[in-house]
Amino acid sequence: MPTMPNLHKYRAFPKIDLPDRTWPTKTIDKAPIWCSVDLRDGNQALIEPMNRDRKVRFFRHLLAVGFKEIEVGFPAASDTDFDFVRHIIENDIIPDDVAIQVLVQSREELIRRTFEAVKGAKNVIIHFYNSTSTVQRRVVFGLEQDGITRIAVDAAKLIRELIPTLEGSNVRIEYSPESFTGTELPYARDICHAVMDVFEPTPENPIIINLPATVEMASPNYYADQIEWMHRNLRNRDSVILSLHPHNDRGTAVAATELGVMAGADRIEGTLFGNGERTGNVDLVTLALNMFTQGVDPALDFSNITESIAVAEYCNQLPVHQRHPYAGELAYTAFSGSHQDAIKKGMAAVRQSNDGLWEVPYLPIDPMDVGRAYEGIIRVNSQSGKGGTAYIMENDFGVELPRLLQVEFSQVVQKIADTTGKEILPAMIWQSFEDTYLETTEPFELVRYKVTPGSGDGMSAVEAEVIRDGETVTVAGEENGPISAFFQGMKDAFGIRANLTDYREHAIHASEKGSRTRAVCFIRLANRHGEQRFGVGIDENTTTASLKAIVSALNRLAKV
Ligand SMILES: CC(=O)SCCNC(=O)CCNC(=O)[C@H](O)C(C)(C)COP(=O)(O)OP(=O)(O)OC[C@H]1O[C@@H](n2cnc3c(N)ncnc32)[C@H](O)[C@@H]1OP(=O)(O)O
Ligand SMILES: CC(C)C(=O)C(=O)O
Repeated sequence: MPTMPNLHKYRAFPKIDLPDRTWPTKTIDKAPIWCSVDLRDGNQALIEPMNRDRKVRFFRHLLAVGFKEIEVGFPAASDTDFDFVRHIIENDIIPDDVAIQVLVQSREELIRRTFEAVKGAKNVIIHFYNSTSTVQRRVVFGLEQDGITRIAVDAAKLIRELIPTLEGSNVRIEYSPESFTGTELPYARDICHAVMDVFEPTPENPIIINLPATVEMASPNYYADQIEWMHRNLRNRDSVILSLHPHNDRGTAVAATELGVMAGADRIEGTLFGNGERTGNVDLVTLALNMFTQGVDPALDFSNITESIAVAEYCNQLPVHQRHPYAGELAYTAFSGSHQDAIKKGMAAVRQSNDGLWEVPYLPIDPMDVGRAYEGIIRVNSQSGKGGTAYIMENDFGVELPRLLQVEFSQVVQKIADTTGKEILPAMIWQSFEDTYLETTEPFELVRYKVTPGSGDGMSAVEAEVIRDGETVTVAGEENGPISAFFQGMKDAFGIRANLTDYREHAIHASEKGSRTRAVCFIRLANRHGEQRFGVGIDENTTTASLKAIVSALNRLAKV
């Protein structure tokens, strides 16, 4: 049996002893405190880190979306980061109700430089960190727990000493035991306590304790257990804002974060669309819109998702995937027949319902709520069915195909899709509708007609000029309406034996592009063998549309 090589190199993540865990029964009913780390963790993972202009553009967008805490960089890392922080402070770009956050390692010279960078900021969060995991202690720092704790405490003391240099600023502190998910829980708690001892946080002046899944190492329930354990075991819990900073190495950062919030976290750090180290930080757009789908106000505004994508793609120079939750170009698109059918019916039901609830199969939210149009919800290829083609005919061209015509026409479209193997764009669908139904001239072509009152009461007489196989023939009939009069005339003139089995018409309303209101008429005829075909006519004049539909149906029947 085939299997992966080198299985022996890996082992299961150790179980967490928390039998009375409470998070599984919790729900998220309010937004957490959000902190965007796009300009720091996102930025440090880019092929080309953002220049100042890109950072400013991103910063302004984060403000527009509603972030009140934004990690703006690692000012001690580079002049670009330092200058950007100075730029937004000196040019008054930071609103008074927004805190900028800056990251720094627990190293003296870097901390001093960081304090230089944030001078003059109204609200600032100094975020310092050091690695605490067993592996990093061993292979990176070569230190026991005491030594690692000393790094954190020394940094904390220096920061505390430097806070008065930021006179006039509202300074808050964040500490991250980096690589928390690989750290023994009692030690993670102890190092946080050691840092808290330095700052003496209070409920009025709480410290942010940020518990990163620097690398996502296990399934989301493990992270939730770790967070709940810390939530319960950190002392002075009311003086701590418990923050999450999940990465997405296993592809489950969103789930881990949601469970982490249920486990007691107050705050989330992440990025738009999940840019960040390796497989990314947790995606704040998905988290926020997940809340939105549950009727919970996410306290972030992604009602113009296209703008958020444009900014993220421009600044990160990375694309947002077409299948990205809520945002991807294909996030609201169905190609497959049964999905299209259900969406079409669901959309009609929502239009008719008064309760205002969004209940459309396969569409978790109304695309309009994130500023997307209904265009493109349904796209047609060989996986599609009649519902998809009918939806496009109705939504793009205003033509509501009768059900049996949907079946008939979808076979035409299916054939093209199978032959080309490609998507059939709305313009191609319309072209094939025209070719199949509207522009049929063989064997019959209607040249002109005249309707006059018939000899009897309520009777109409029609005289029409029809070309059949290149020869012009005059057709005349008298019946109780012009349509049946013309049909009778055709039958008499050409010896046709056929019955009309369906007739319907509706208006195609004037489009914004300036076309006039027209009528579309659908006529279904059966020949003497019971074979049936639709014909379609479109014209500004209802009678003309109907006569064209008869000719169209006869032409199609002639080819059976
Ligand atoms: C999980 C995260 O995302 S954490 C954030 C990571 N982000 C970044 O690193 C981006 C910005 N960083 C940088 O530009 C650079 O790393 C700088 C400017 C901060 C530092 O650069 P350098 O001084 O050249 O060193 P480098 O980053 O290689 O640091 C490694 C040294 O710092 C130590 N170190 C690393 N992290 C920390 C920390 N948080 N606290 C204290 N010491 C640390 C290492 O043990 C190592 O020490 P050694 O030289 O004695 O072996
Ligand atoms: C500095 C910390 C919060 C970090 O970026 C991480 O652990 O991923």
